Amino acid sequence: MFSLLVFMCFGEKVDEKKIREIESVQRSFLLGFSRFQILNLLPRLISRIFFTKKWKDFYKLRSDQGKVLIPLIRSRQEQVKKTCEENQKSLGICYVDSLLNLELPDEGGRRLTDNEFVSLCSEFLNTGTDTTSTDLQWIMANLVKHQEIQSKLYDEIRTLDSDHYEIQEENLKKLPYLKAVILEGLRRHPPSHYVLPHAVTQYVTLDGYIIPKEATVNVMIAEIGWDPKIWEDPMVKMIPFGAGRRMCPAFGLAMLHLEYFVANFIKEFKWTAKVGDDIDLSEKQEFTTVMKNPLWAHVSPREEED
Ligand code: HEM
Repeated sequence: MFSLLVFMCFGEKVDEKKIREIESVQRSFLLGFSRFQILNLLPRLISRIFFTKKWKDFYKLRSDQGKVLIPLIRSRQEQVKKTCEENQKSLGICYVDSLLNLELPDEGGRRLTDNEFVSLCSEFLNTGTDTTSTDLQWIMANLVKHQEIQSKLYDEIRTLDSDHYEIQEENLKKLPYLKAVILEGLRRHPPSHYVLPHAVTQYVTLDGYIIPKEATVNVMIAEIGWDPKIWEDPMVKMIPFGAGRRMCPAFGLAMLHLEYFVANFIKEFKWTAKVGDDIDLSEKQEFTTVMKNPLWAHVSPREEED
């Protein structure tokens, strides 16, 4: 999943060593997330006096990130410059291309700085990897645990009339049961149990509760999805990607990735539990809500059983 996101970000298929390097700086940044949050609490000048060591570590991490990400951004920039217009189609479009073309209208049309590039690419890689891979694991774990659902899904996949070795994007929309499986996975195990903290812009009264202006509100998406009392309209109550203006901008991409991987995993292999393993669905809080005991499955090619 991470390699795919790196490709989508920089438009380049980088080797395994480079992937590990990018992954390592990104992971350090992600793991430091809660440690550095405190740096936002006080005005910068005061915070620097109280948290000198934390600031030093933070800048070291940012500099390590820059050393790894900036050369990839520059390399893409050079590649686009060198490629004449008619050949640019073959290059495809990556996330960095859209950032390179960006002009900020409120700031005199200026371009992004290196620092901003690093932040945005870092956000793309981190928000896009753990979320989707966490849910992929939860969905596969449920398919291992509930063999009858896996069989029904495989039966649906077999109705596809296609010569392609793998299930292609255009065929995914012909699989409504697959979509239902993915949505149910997201309802039961949203990678984040809350949306990002939001602030109330004006005083409101909601369900008898007064919410003052600028109060921070955390919407509990997991609890909402699990509550049968508010499930008159499931499609409205299920919001694993948040809702409204700040909802996940990659909702369509994440659904595509989940549908694509689950469909192809199930088409090619039968997934069963290891002997004696009941598949534990307990949760553990990391950057996302992950499986406390990660999935270990026995995977066998479908041809063997057909
Ligand atoms: C199963 C996969 C995913 C889930 C469940 C998910 C869920 C969410 C949620 C709940 C939010 C907060 C929305 C809010 O505060 O109202 C969010 C924000 C965001 N997501 Fe995702 N996400 C997923 C995949 C991705 C991917 C693949 C990317 C990028 C490639 C991505 C990029 C972002 C970004 C940049 C934001 C912040 C948006 C903003 O602040 O306006 N997400 N996501």
